Amino acid sequence: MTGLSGVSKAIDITNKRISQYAASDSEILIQGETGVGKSRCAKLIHQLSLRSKGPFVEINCGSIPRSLIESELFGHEKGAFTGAVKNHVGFIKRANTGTLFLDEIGDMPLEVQGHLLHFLESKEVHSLGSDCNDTVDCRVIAATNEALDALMANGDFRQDLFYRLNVLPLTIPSLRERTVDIEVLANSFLEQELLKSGREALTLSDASITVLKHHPWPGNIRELKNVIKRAVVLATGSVIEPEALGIDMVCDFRTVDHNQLASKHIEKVIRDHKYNMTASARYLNISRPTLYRLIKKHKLELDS
Ligand SMILES: Nc1ncnc2c1ncn2[C@@H]1O[C@H](COP(=O)(O)OP(=O)(O)OP(=O)(O)O)[C@@H](O)[C@H]1O
Repeated sequence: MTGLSGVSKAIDITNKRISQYAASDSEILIQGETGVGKSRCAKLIHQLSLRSKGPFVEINCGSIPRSLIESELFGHEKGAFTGAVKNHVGFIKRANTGTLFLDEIGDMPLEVQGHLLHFLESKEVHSLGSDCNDTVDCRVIAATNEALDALMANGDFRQDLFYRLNVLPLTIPSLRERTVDIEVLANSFLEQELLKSGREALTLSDASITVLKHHPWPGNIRELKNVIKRAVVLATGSVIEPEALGIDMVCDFRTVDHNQLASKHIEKVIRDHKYNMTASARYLNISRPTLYRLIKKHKLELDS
């Protein structure tokens, strides 16, 4: 991995930040919608940093039961609580000499936030049931897809911890904010899938690229990757047409700039609907007069 893939200005700026932050050892707070690549970015910073030979330890604060998160992070001694049948080395200690990545930091319970803040200030870890502290040398990178401002306003996230983590802030833009990257990413995922599946060459049709560019991508890059995986399975022939993408084109076409609607796609929809203009317009979620206007504008020759 050399940087986040993409050709947009936004990703260029993000990649520059990644290199600058990798050269430092301060805490980083990565913000961005789900699936934009926050974990990937954290790994990348670790790999580019002086800590790359140390471990990269990832913990998703949202997927560990709240009652266990403290002992998972800080560790515990045998007998520290009911069920602690043996000593447990916590994630923080395991990250010694490397990077600790705290994903979904907004889900961390308040009392554990206090202990984390203490660790960041002192670099000392006190495992549950132990009578001594251990010093741990690790860099902390945290990530969230929640608006921490709102959590702080509600008293669910400590302001002092926010400032302690937000030394180096990084916001990864959503795919909607960098549509020029969609085609590049889609083709790169397609190449990877073809290599994995051993399928013969497949390309995305212009109409499919138009559909991809206009989809709102609530699941961002993760969603795009899965759409391409599905298309490789569903495509018949050597070209991926919009139907194989399996995304809800009906609602996307409402927001599409009709100037950019691929004429080939309109033609195909009309052919698929046996030249029934009412059904084709309904499928595209546009009115019949709009469909006729598009046919005229794109000079489509429809010989039924
Ligand atoms: N720039 C990129 N190039 C290629 N693949 C990417 C890129 N960014 C993200 N991905 C892929 O997209 C998927 C989601 O990325 P990742 O898990 O890093 O997102 P996230 O923002 O941490 O998601 P969440 O908020 O759900 O934790 C992964 O499979 C990752 O490999």
